[in-house]
Amino acid sequence: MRLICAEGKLWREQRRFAVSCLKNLGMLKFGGKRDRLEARIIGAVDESVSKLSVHSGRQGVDPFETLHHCLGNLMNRIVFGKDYREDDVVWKWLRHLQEEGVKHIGVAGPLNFLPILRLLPRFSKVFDYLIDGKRKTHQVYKQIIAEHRNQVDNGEETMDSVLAAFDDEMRRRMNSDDPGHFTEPQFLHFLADLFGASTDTTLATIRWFLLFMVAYPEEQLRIQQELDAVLRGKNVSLDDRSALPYLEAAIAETQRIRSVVPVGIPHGTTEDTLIAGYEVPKGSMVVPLQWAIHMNPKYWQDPTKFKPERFIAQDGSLAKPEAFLPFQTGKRMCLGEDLAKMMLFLFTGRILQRLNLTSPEDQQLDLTGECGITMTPKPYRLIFTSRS
Ligand code: HEM
Repeated sequence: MRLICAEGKLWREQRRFAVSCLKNLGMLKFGGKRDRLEARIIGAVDESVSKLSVHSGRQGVDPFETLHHCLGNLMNRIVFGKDYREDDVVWKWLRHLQEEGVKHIGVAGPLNFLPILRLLPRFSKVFDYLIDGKRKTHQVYKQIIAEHRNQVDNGEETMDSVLAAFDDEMRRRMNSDDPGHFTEPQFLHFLADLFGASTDTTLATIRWFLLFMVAYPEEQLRIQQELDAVLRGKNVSLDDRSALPYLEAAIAETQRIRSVVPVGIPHGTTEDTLIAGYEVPKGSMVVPLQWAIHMNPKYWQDPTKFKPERFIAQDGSLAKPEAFLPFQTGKRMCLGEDLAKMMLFLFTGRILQRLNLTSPEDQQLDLTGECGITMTPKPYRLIFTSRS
């Protein structure tokens, strides 16, 4: 079951379906659907900005909770067709579970190589926690699906979402001679994979971006100057992407210097092959080390320095170096790349357009991360001051 861990026919069918769902929901370059998705994202960004701008005190605030709620709720709308109040008990619990789950999956990583480790208490405890979390999350999803079906049966209006599309496809397939893998258990895994893969990665990238903006205030200023000169007071929108190459370059540089999926997702070889002179037999597990590529001095001069300039081509446009692979490459590469880029651009652009970011005086900035399945910044506080 699932999508991220699936193979063969199941994976091909479910991946194709996921991509078509996201396109239908607006993951496109232009058009009315794209505009509707943009409006959804802007709703979440504006909520974040207004919540963050309240925090201009000398102590500052960790933007994590606000961003987790706003971005998570945006993905709730896209994936489940539902949103929650920030203090909703179920939503608070789901957020907590995700935060802990992401750390624990990192601890459980060595089990991929040595399954016997699951017998050790440290690993068996984590394993049980993950299984229990999955079971409880699926209970919540079942309830959301039931609510959706009730609304449909009562002729009530529902939000466009991945959940609604999967449910429709399931009904359609049930009456055809090709049911495929559109089953109730796959439904739950599919929703979990899309929500999980999208929220944690995008949230971690935005948190790294804000932290680097404070660590490199001259870069923050340069982006704001670009925003002011190009937009002249108009709010950032997706149509401005090509006119704001420095903002795009700073996002790319954040994704390079802090790969949020530093160890990549393990893959398997489908035939015997030779990599850099090493014979790798068919059926081996291959782990693509993104961190090693993004920090390799062969491809990047001064790799430990935050330099958005390296993504600016000679003609001033955004450069696309070959060794830049935050979404990986090939058949299994991230299927949500375009949606992620829309969210990253609108969140970072609108936050910097409206707010100045500084660090409280008593805080020593720490740019090292914590590694679970994703690499996230350690907790930090920022002071957000309105620019108007
Ligand atoms: C900054 C944000 C994101 C980053 C850095 C990121 C990165 C990645 C990476 C490195 C992979 C593994 C690719 C491979 O194994 O070759 C992946 C897979 C995946 N991503 Fe993303 N991702 C992001 C956002 C999203 C979003 C917004 C969605 C969906 C809405 C998404 C859905 C997926 C799915 C479903 C897969 C599995 C694809 C497959 O196995 O065929 N991701 N992502």
